[in-house]
Amino acid sequence: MVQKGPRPLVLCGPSGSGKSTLLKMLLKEFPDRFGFSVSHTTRQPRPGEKHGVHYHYTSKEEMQAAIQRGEFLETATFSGNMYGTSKRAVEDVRRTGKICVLDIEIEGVKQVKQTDLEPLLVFVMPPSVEELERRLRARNTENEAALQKRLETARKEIEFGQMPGNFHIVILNDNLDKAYSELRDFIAQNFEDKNEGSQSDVCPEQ
Ligand SMILES: Nc1ncnc2c1ncn2[C@@H]1O[C@H](COP(=O)(O)OP(=O)(O)OP(=O)(O)O)[C@@H](O)[C@H]1O
Repeated sequence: MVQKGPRPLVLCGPSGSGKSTLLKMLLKEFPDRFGFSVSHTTRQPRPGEKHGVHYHYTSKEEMQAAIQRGEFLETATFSGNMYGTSKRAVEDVRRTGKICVLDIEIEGVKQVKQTDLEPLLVFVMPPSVEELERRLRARNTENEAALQKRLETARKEIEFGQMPGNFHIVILNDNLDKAYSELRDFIAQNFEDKNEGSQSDVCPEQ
């Protein structure tokens, strides 16, 4: 069981919506306040990604065994790869006194809502699927098949993200500065003095 601390902040949104970009901006501006929960994944590292920093890279077999041992808070399979947040990853951040930030998929969001972490849930919304496609193509990190799979998943995720009650806030990322400013405002409203309190009922369980 992960011990209680500040409520974690969850960023969720379709691949290419801008979660990592917003997260990077947040960690850069407030390095002492927020800490990133390093997920596990079975996907290959992208150029520039570091083991233990961006992800803990692992094999399917090892990850399945760790899940069996109850070491994960949430896991999801996305585009053929497994992803997950270990209890240890959240605990490592909590121990530093920082607010733990999780970058997870919808299936993972559903699972962390069932824990006693009481996360604050942010959905990052792309302006459109067409724009998402443009950004993913420009990022150039996926092959065509993987890209198509991401876009197909994105349509379902956008639907879920917009459904009332699923997230505490939906941030439209049509302009990065505007989206970041909305994220900052949301954090200011929810983490100033309120973070130790009880969970609001704006985001009921599934
Ligand atoms: N508002 C924006 N306008 C234009 N481009 C953007 C905007 N926000 C992010 N991008 C660009 O879109 C691409 C995807 O963003 P990012 O990598 O942050 O997405 P992500 O949601 O973290 O995706 P994944 O889940 O696949 O890691 C990046 O190249 C980023 O620079």
